[in-house]
Amino acid sequence: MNRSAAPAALPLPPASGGRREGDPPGRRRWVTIEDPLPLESGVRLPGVRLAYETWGQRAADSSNAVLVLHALTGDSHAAGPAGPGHPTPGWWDALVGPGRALDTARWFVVAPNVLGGCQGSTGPSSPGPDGTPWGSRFPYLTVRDQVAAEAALADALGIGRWAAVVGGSMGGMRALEWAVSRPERTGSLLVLAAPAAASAEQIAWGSVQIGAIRSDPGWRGGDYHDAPPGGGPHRGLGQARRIAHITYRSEPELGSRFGGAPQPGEDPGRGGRYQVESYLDHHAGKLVHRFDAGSYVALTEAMNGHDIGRGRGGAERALRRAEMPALVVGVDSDRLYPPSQQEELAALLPGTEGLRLVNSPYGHDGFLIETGQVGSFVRELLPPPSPLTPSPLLLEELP
Ligand SMILES: CC(=O)SCCNC(=O)CCNC(=O)[C@H](O)C(C)(C)COP(=O)(O)OP(=O)(O)OC[C@H]1O[C@@H](n2cnc3c(N)ncnc32)[C@H](O)[C@@H]1OP(=O)(O)O
Ligand SMILES: N[C@@H](CCO)C(=O)O
Repeated sequence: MNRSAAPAALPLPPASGGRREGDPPGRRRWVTIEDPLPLESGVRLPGVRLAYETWGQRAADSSNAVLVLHALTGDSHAAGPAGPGHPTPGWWDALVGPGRALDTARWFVVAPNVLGGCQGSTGPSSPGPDGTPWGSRFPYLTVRDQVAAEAALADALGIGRWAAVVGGSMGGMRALEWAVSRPERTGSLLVLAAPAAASAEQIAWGSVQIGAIRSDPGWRGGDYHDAPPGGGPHRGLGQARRIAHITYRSEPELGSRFGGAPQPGEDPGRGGRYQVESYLDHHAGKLVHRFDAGSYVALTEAMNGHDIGRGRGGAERALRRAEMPALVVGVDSDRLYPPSQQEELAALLPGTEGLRLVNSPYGHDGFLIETGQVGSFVRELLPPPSPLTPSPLLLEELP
C-alpha cells in the first residue's frame, strides 16, 4: 500500500492560515492602540490592534484581574467551547471557569492574542498602513515589544495592576517580562515551562523551523498573503510544525504510543508512513489551516531573542526586580525547555521557593495537558477565598 491510501487531505488552506477580517468574531473584542508602538528595534509600529477575551466580572478597582498568556500557536480563546470564530475549544478550558482553578466567580480573566499573531491581533498577515498585508515589511519583534502591547491593552481596559500574570512556554516568557519590566503591575507570577533566556539549542530548533518556512517557494520573501488558496508556504509551515511537535512530546511517549509501527493500511517499505509520521502529518495539516506562516516566523524569532537580562546587567540582576510572590513550574519530561533551566530561573527569582514540577509523560505539552496539576499550582498562587469571607467585589461593566 502506498501513500495514496492515506486519508484524503483537507481542502487547500488559504494562503495565510490565520483568521482574517470578516471572520466571525466569537466572543473576542479588540483594542486599537492609538499611538504607534515604539519597538525595541527603534521602529514605531502604527495601528496596533490586540484581540482579547475575558471571563468573569471585574471588580470596580480591577483588583481581581488575572492575565493569561498563550504559547506560540495559541490564541485569546483560553476557555469556552468551540463555536463561531473559535474552531477549537479553549486551550485551558479545564482551568478557567466557575469553580475551576481560575474561578471566574472570583477572578476576572483576560487573555489577549499576542502581538505578531494571526488570531485577531496585528501581525504579518494584517493590513499595513497602505491597506495591503504587512508581509515582509512587518518589523522584527521581541518579547518585550509583545509585553509593551499587552501593557497598552491593560491601560485601555483600565487595569493598573494584575492580581497575577500567568503563562506557559512563549506565554511564560511574556509573564516573566511583565514581572521584570513592570513589577508594580504584576501582583504575582506563574511561569510554566519557560526559561530566563533562550538557550543555543532552543534557538537552533527555532531557526530550523524558520528555515523550513523560508525555503518553501510559496514563502515569496514573506509576501504571499494575496496568493490563491494553497499558494502560501504551507509545506514549509507544516514541516516547521512537525519538527516543533517532536520537541513538544517526550521520546518515551512517542515510543510507547507508536513504536516502529506502520500507519494502518500503509507500508513504509512501499512509500507508506509509520504511525508517528502520520501523527506528525496530522498536526502539520491542522496547523496550516489555522495559522499564518509569517506569524510563525515572527513569533519564533521573538522567542529566539528572549533574554530577560539583555541590556539589564544580566538575568541575575534583572530578576531581582521581580519581588512579587512567584511560582516557577517545569514539566519533568520537557526536553525543549528542560527543568534544569527553570531551576536556575527559580533560584534567581526572589519570590519563589524553588522549582515546582508537573509530572507528566508528555513532555513540553504537559503544561497544556496536565490541567489538574497546573490547576493546583494556580490555586496555590491565587487561593480561593474562605467561604466565610464576604465577596469583596463591586462589579461594573467592561468599557
Ligand atoms: C497555549 C497554546 O499553546 S494553545 C495551542 C495549543 N494547541 C495546540 O498546540 C494544537 C496542537 N495540538 C497539540 O499540541 C496537542 O494535541 C495538545 C497539547 C493540544 C493536546 O495533546 P493530546 O491530547 O496529547 O493530543 P495528541 O497530540 O495526542 O493529538 C491527538 C490527535 O492526533 C491524532 N492522531 C493520533 N495518532 C495519529 C496517527 N497515527 N495518524 C494521524 N493522526 C493521529 C488524533 O486523531 C487526534 O486528532 P484530533 O486532535 O484532530 O482529534
Ligand atoms: N503546543 C504548543 C507548544 C508550544 O508551547 C503550541 O503550539 O503553542
